[in-house]
Amino acid sequence: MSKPVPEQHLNLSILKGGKRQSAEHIRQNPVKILQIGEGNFLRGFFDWMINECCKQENYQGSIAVSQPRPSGSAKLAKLKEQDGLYTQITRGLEQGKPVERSEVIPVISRTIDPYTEWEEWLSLGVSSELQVIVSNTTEAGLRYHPEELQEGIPVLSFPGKLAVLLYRRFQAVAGDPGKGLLILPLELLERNGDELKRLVLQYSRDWRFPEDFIQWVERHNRFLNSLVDRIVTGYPEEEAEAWFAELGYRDRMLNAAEPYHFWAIEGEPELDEQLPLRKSGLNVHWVQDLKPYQLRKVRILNGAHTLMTPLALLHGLGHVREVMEHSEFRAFTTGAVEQEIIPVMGMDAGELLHYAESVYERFSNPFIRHNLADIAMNSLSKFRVRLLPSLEAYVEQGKGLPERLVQSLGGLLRYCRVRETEGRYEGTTLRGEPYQVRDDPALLGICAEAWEAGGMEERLLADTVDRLLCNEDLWGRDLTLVEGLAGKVTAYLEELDRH
Ligand SMILES: NC(=O)c1ccc[n+]([C@@H]2O[C@H](COP(=O)([O-])OP(=O)(O)OC[C@H]3O[C@@H](n4cnc5c(N)ncnc54)[C@H](O)[C@@H]3O)[C@@H](O)[C@H]2O)c1
Ligand SMILES: O=P(O)(O)OC[C@@H](O)[C@@H](O)[C@H](O)[C@H](O)CO
Repeated sequence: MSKPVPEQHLNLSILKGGKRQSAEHIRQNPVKILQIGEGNFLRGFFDWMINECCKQENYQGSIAVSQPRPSGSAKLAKLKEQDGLYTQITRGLEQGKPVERSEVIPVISRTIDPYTEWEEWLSLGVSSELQVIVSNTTEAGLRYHPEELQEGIPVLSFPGKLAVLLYRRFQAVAGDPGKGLLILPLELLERNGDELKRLVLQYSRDWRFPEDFIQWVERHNRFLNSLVDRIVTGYPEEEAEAWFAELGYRDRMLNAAEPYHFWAIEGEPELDEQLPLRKSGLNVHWVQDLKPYQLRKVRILNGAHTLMTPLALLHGLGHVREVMEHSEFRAFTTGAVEQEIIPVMGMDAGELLHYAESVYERFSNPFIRHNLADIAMNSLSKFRVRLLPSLEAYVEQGKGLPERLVQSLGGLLRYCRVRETEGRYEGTTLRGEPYQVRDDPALLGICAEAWEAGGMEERLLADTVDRLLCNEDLWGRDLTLVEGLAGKVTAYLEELDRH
């Protein structure tokens, strides 16, 4: 007989015995880390790691979490209701053997909304216990949006908020060189640390913060570049009730991830003292040059995701494992990786192939459901960063046009055959089922306009493809200049809709 689904929600009071004691013990640690981002990834990766350090008594600190934009307040409120607790499920294959673990993560001792508690948020930055700032605000969060600084009014952007917080700290410590912070942005962006620092300095100059503050930021705060890797699929919608029955409580912040985790950070092993991640047995590496790790992951793992997603969704598939279990889609994905992506990367092909095989295994993880609809978010900019460089390198190396990458570009254009209604952009699958496309509205507007101009008609398809491929806002260059590309994409699109 299946277990009844409980009514009670996770919070400190429902934990019993040793679990309660250990959670209280960790939550009482001083706040040494300020986390900007309440998303699934940070909770399934960084917070889980800090918990590993705390459990092994290697770390005596806790985390204050705040959301990077006003719309994140609902999730933050849920965390607060649960005393910062949530359950992390880890499921997948470890050395070929299935593992499934769940544990309550108690490292978040405080939640703080910068949009309603601006002064309290800033005062966290002044705390002498604070050592680290960590963030993941997606690529969209690490951008410059000029704004005015007004006394008592919260700053909207994350880098802008950080600039004000650092300025407060600088004033409070009177520029003490020893009181700088370790700043670790985890956004999937090349040289993320350098980029965040650049943005903080840009806001500081806009707001005319003094030069000695700028020097203090430059010299005495460390913005580290790093690359993260773990598939965190978030709240397991379809299995949540079964999990609640198993756990004996309901958890609005339930989070699922694979066992695999990898973090390469550009920095020196001495930083272990502030973040004892390696000492706690985590797969974390201090490296001198991040580039090879970045290239390997973004081109192969993220590239494969971006490659398969629009086409698989158009064909009615729902998640990554389904793609890997579909013989044609699997062959399409592995063929693209092995014949069109790896050969043009200019790195050890054997090592890359080994990595690719581990990625296929992770994609086939029988225990997790990685929704293609989630991966599809911002597909246009992802294609530009994750796949276009492979396509261009293939052409530049005189190999002709890479068949599968071209098809995936065609699939993306077809996926973005959208119409706008009340700010929502909708497309239809090959079977005519509607779906919503979540991407930069400016880019989707370009797509909608181009398809609209062609009247969505097949005879005007070549013009539509030209109009889309020549748009530099979409691709950063005019892709109609790549010989034969527009023709091949058009032919593929005709074939796609015919079948
Ligand atoms: N989930 C994964 O498997 C995984 C793995 C590695 C890296 N990542 C990276 O982490 C990012 C977040 O993934 P997630 O799974 O936590 O997603 P999520 O939707 O759970 O969280 C997204 C976070 O980013 C914030 N955010 C979104 N748009 C923003 C904007 N315009 N400005 C400021 N903040 C914004 C949200 O408030 C939230 O805190 C992804 O973009 C990806 O690059 C994710
Ligand atoms: O998270 P995104 O939306 O940038 O990209 C989707 C996936 O490719 C990504 O989440 C991977 O699963 C992750 O990067 C693995 O470490």
